[in-house]
Amino acid sequence: MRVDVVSIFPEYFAPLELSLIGRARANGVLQLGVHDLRTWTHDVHRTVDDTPYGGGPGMVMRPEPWGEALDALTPAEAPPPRLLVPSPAGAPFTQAMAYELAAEPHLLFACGRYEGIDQRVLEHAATRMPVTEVSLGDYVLFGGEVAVLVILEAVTRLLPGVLGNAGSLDEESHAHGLLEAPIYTKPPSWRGHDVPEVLRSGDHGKIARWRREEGLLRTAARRPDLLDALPADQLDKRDIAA
Ligand SMILES: COC(=O)COc1cccc(COC(=O)c2cn[nH]c2)c1
Repeated sequence: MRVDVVSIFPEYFAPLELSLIGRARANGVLQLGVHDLRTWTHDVHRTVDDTPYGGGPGMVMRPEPWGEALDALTPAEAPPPRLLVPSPAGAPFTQAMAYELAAEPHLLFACGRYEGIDQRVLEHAATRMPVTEVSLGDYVLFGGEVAVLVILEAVTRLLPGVLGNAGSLDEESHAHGLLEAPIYTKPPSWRGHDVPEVLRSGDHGKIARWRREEGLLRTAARRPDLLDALPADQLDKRDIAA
């Protein structure tokens, strides 16, 4: 997968050299390009923002540098990238979207700053490529950079060969639309707290049932909204003890 990121703070992406994402790049699973938006400014002050039409606080990111940046990063001969713009006004980012993005050959991230990017940039881009404004949650950040780090981590870990034990993908929270059960390791007793007997029983059927039950109970207690989103056949409400 190729990923390009455009930002006025490209140094935000230095951490991507580290940890698993670093390994994904090393083994070629991920090709990452980070670009400074000011590359596509031509004035001596390398201006990327201006005052908002209609008045109001703050500044807006000018369309011209973004237009040239997206042109430069959308190769004419290859299939167009998918443009992702982190935004408080975006569609919720979910594990389902992470899987969707992990299947894309080329992602192009635009990091907004100030009050945001001139809307015409997205309108024009949408004539050439799929454009998705994506929200990480109902709060406001200074810019899209941190959101891109989160999205890239959620997506990269789904790519083949990035996670050591691929099995760990299908039991984690949100893998089946539920929260995962509590997990334990040695010692069997710690500060008076014991590991649930069933997990040490060796009865794998019983353990799987216990984990599903615990996952359902946790989901009902902490995220009832996820229960409502489950396909009916996946959940018999009677599964959850009253
Ligand atoms: C068209 O889209 C834009 O112009 C985006 O512009 C901005 C402006 C300020 C901050 C951000 C970063 O995203 C968030 O704050 C965010 C994402 N998820 N939850 C909060 C983006």
